[in-house]
Amino acid sequence: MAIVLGPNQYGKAEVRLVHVARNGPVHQITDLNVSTALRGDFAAAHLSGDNAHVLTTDAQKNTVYAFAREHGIGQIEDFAIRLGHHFAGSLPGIDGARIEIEQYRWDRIQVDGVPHDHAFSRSAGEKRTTVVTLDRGTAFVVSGLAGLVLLKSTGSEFSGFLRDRYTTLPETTDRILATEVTARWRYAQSDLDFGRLFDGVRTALVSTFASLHSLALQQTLYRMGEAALTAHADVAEIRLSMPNKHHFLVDLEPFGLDNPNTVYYAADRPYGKIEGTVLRDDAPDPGPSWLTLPGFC
Ligand SMILES: O=c1[nH]c(=O)c2[nH]c(=O)[nH]c2[nH]1
Repeated sequence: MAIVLGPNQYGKAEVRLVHVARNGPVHQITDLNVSTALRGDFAAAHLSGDNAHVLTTDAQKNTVYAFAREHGIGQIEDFAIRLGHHFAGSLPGIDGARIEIEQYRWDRIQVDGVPHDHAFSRSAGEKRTTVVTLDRGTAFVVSGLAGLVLLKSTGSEFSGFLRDRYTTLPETTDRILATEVTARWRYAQSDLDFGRLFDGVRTALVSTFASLHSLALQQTLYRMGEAALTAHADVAEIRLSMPNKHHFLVDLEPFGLDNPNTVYYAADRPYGKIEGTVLRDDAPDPGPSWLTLPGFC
């Protein structure tokens, strides 16, 4: 029996980077959380403390800031691909990299209906994400979003489900449907108009949630994924995690009141957790795209 070193990677996690593009008086702000991870031959560092092939995590952090200054940022996928190629291509002993970026949304403040040049308000919660994996010169791009909270006050029912001795849930033909979408989708290639595609996938998800008459959150999830893939040939696969944010009708009978789908209790837990993948049957090989990405089936 021998004990050996298994898969490993290392990098700087959660480098907070804010970039202000000052092209004249109207500024653009990009607010990111960047994590880097390098893969390669780091056996000596782990086995004997020989750091000759270790690019410090401090240097990785510095590179993120320097690249923002030297090249700007643009779309987060393009920034991640640039960083990944740099780490995985230019240094000995490093043959792979994974760059993970979260982008926080800022909206330009309107003053008396006029967009302000340099003042912004942060839109709560929602993040745009990307994970770019560089593997022997090829970039695998998985983009997504998190914290997208959606609700419809009708147009959702849930009935006809399996019943056993513990089933008490009443069937309903009219309920609130609410969820907080986490989505990750894999692009079929890495040379794309990522900003346009992000907007397009987000629109497909949101508009399908709104317009589909839902028979179950599972059906809504599938149809949202299907709409994203139908609209965008460059999206090979999408994985969705959608908690069912239950809204229960409050029993007002003790007070002599009816409740015609008007007064609800918004429960925060427990919640149903509906997760699924929608993909093309001829999707290209994902390679290491999903490696180390937790939280999806
Ligand atoms: O859309 C739903 N899917 C379920 O699987 C489920 N289970 C449950 O209790 N309510 C719901 N709603």
